[in-house]
Amino acid sequence: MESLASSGYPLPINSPAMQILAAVLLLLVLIYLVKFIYAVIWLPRKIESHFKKQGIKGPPYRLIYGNSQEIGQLLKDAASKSIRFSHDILQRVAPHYYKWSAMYGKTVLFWFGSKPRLISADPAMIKELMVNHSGSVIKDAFNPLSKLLFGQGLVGLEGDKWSVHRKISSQAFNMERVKGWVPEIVATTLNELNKWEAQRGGRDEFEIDVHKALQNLFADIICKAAFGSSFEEGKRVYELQDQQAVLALQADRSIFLSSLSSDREEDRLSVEEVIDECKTFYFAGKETTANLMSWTLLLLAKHPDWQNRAREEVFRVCKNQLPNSENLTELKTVTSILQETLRLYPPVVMLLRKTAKNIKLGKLDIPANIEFHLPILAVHHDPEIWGDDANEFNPLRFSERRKPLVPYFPFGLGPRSCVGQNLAMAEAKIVLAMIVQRFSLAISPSYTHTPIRTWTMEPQYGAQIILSRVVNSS
Ligand code: HEM
Repeated sequence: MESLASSGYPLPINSPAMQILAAVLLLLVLIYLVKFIYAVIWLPRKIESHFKKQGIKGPPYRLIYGNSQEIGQLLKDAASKSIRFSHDILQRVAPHYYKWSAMYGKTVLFWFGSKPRLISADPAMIKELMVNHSGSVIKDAFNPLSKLLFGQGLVGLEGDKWSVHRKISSQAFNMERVKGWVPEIVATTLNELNKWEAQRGGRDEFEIDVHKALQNLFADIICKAAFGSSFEEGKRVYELQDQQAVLALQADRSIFLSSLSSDREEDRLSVEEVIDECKTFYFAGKETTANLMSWTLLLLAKHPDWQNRAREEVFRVCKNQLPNSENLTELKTVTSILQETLRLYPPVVMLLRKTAKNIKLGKLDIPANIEFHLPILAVHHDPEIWGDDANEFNPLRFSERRKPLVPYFPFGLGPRSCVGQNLAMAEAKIVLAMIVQRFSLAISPSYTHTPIRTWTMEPQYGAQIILSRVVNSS
């Protein structure tokens, strides 16, 4: 005989089948509820108390949102105001850390949703985390958006794959190779400065937003080095998926790409891997270096005494000629100026790490899955490390050989430190030398001091500088 259910009639509410269904549903809801309470209430309380016992405190955990709403509000408020042009910028760039470190100390526990984060400007803790080779501290899983921008290159790789890519990339960026790129860097910079000269159009002085102009210049330089092509051509390597392989193969003439290939089978990257590394170098290399140069020009415009010292050195070392690779080590004042700029305005403001297992850090017990935020900016501005004049621009700090520069790490520390550091410093020295050789710099009245952290730290509304032509009387 046909059952009620199969005949299309609903089951009676008290039938055994309906009762089983209701019981299963109730069980599922209960399991979900228990999991929710465990993850959102019990675990955060347990972690909070675990750290409190070890002397680490922070803003109280708020259900579901953690402290993300407060961070959002603090960042929004900070970004809405400009500040006077001093170098005391922590409050604007990392207002949450500025507020909490004053209340809870150098290491603070806070919550992103129900996920615990430790933010620490303690140099000893940072050093231990960054030089940890045991695999118990990792870079956090790359978010999918970053993957699109960076590709699956060095920045986001872990384990054996990272080791192979790192070894090959380190060879590609060693100092001897970088010296070989100097003529290309000089030619690209000259091309850009000729555009500035054309913009001057015979006037004694003119205003330019150097921030915008430098983004294009450094994109061009990295494209020439990485793709062996111009900015416009190079952009297509990551824009046009279909043509990636073809363009990458065309780019075989690039000095950089040829150094990525190896005679040893195990050290060879596939075409796709080379493309990913090109994307990585493009994104990791252009904005960071362009921002370093924007801040350097702003600082020299603000500190004419240092601008004059830099210019005198450049004329002494390079005469009236274009810089060459031999000049790189001779430009000592220029180097100190760049180092001091990287201290006060590090393009990478914060590093991220995550514990993969329970670890011991000094005396602290740190559970697995704790994300660390390591604010380079806060360490670089700490008066306990740099003295009472920590917020002053003083390149003399770098003029003598210092003791181990652990509290100074604009390029990171340990095995994951910046692989493009030699290239970045060479580019910056050449571009700075060529600019001060031609132009004198002054801050424009339209400039507002608004450092902000996006991918990197940049001037929120540009870097408007008044340029006038330098005539070398020597
Ligand atoms: C002033 C310019 C630059 C600054 C301040 C800078 C800063 C940094 C920092 C702080 C890290 C470490 C990130 C971490 O530990 O999580 C890093 C890594 C990296 N940088 Fe740079 N960088 C600069 C220029 C460049 C250039 C020019 C390139 C390449 C052309 C480059 C490529 C990379 C790559 C591939 C990594 C990842 C290395 C790895 O994980 O093994 N950077 N950079």
